[in-house]
Amino acid sequence: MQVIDETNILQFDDYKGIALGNFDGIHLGHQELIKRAISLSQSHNLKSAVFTFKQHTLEILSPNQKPELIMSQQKKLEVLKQFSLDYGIFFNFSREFSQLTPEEFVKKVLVEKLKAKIIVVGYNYRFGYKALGNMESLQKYSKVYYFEVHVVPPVTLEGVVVSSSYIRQLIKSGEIERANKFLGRFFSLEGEVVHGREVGRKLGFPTANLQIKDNIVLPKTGVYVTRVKVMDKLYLGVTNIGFKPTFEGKDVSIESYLLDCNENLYGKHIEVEFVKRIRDEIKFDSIGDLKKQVFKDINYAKKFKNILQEKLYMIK
Ligand SMILES: Cc1cc2nc3c(=O)[nH]c(=O)nc-3n(C[C@H](O)[C@H](O)[C@H](O)COP(=O)(O)O)c2cc1C
Ligand SMILES: Nc1ncnc2c1ncn2[C@@H]1O[C@H](COP(=O)(O)OP(=O)(O)OP(=O)(O)O)[C@@H](O)[C@H]1O
Repeated sequence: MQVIDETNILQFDDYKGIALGNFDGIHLGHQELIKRAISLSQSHNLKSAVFTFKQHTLEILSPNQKPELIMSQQKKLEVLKQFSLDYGIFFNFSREFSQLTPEEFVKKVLVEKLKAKIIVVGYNYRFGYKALGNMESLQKYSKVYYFEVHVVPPVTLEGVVVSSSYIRQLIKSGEIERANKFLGRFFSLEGEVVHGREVGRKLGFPTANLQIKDNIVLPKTGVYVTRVKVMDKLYLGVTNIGFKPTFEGKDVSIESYLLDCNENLYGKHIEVEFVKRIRDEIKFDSIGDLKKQVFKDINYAKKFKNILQEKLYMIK
């Protein structure tokens, strides 16, 4: 997949079949749209593409209610690369861009800049100034500017329409297994390992403290079974997200104990994939009790050894 933006778009002037959207999470609904764009493009001899923005549209339109995201831009790119797309198109969504009327967006961006011959969107896609464009207007412009529109009906799972907002709620409420099911992948947080108080080491379970740069939604506080990626290695982990009430902590920390790991992780980039929520955080009366419980958590996590082999990609 080649990455296109405003700076190099002129180099890619072939006709394209393009899926449109924010694609936060690249969940099962998004995956359906992407696969559809690929198969339609192949059968029409077009290049296949996904068009999205570098920022979530709400970050610019209403910064006060900008959503915490399911994935960083970097992760989105990594997941998109798993598909056999020809292009990933990432434009800047500015205030100026948001002023484009639906027809201007179709004409200037989709048709003239991107050379769209097929557009694939979901059942609820809206676009252009104040989101005034919808399926009907897109169909109308397709006749004026000579392209085809394909609308993907709602993808549902267990009777619920898959959506980024629903998945964010699941993550926030700790329903991580359900979130993963709707994503078709493990939800993950990534960042650099930074120094903590180094108390864990003395207790017998050194922990990697994760520092996150992006505005990603955090799972409900508590203890989780995780799978931790360090470069190309995978470890089973137990991760605590929370305030460490036993120590009256004031800030949220995300710390993982990695089973069977002797690496020095400080300064390394790790990805923590959330597999299952084990329990709430507890304020223990003694450090001994905390230690006992953490070793129980570690033993519990051992049951999940098989996830080290699992890919959990429903893509392709
Ligand atoms: C699997 C796991 C479970 C934890 N559960 C709790 C808990 O229930 N209550 C609590 O106060 N702290 C909990 N912690 C946080 C520990 O108190 C913390 O890791 C330890 O104090 C080391 O902190 P440090 O990294 O700041 O040195 C947990 C940590 C891990 C890794
Ligand atoms: N469940 C779904 N079935 C079919 N198409 C979908 C589904 N979810 C999203 N889409 C489509 O995918 C594209 C990207 O949509 P968008 O990123 O806004 O996703 P969303 O999950 O609906 O987000 P949100 O929950 O924040 O509204 C749009 O064309 C949208 O219509």
